[in-house]
Amino acid sequence: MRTRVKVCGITRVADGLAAARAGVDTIGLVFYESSPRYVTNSAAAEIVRALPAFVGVVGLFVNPIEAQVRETLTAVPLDLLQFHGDESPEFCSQFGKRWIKAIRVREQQDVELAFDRYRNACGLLADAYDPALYGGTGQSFNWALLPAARPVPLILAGGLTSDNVARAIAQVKPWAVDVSGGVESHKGIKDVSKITDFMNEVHRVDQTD
Ligand SMILES: O=C(O)c1ccccc1NCC(=O)[C@H](O)[C@H](O)COP(=O)(O)O
Repeated sequence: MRTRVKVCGITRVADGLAAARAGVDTIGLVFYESSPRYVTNSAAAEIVRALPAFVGVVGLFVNPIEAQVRETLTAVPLDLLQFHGDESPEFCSQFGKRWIKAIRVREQQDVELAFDRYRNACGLLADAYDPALYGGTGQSFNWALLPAARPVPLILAGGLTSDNVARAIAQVKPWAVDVSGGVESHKGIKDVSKITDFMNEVHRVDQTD
């Protein structure tokens, strides 16, 4: 099976285009002001305008108020919403958009409970737990905590790089992988050669399946 790839935390038109040319399936835009990868609605709209057809756009929020999500949806043509905080399933479902829910994994039960609680999501993104940060930590976690039974497609995130993504896919067999810091030269600035190396590794391991 082909593993889908999301590159999150795009902040510049050039990086969005580079990700598209490298064959990334979808980019992520971070609408969380505390993030070094935060983009305003107008910067995000410019990035999306420059993207070619068939590259998806995910808008990432952390504990937003409803009005923030609605304003962004009016300004930026997003394909999918990603909730990366403590949002309830009811909150995530109210926008008439497909959505994914991120969880920070400490133990296997975290994932099992989330699969049940967020069963209406179109993907569950498993990320590393950090007590101080909601995401984009560059840290990985113990992939053995991820159960084999997955009622919702699993997106693996957290500290992925071209050095470990093949091993991660071979072990976890996720629907998709999500990377941010592992394809950056500086926070918020993507590195084209790191994106290419990452994609090559994903393709390489997918061919061995
Ligand atoms: O990217 C951020 O700064 C961020 C801040 C707060 C919540 C989520 C954030 N990013 C979420 C992502 O989708 C990242 O791709 C994911 O956490 C993996 O990041 P990394 O470990 O750097 O690959």
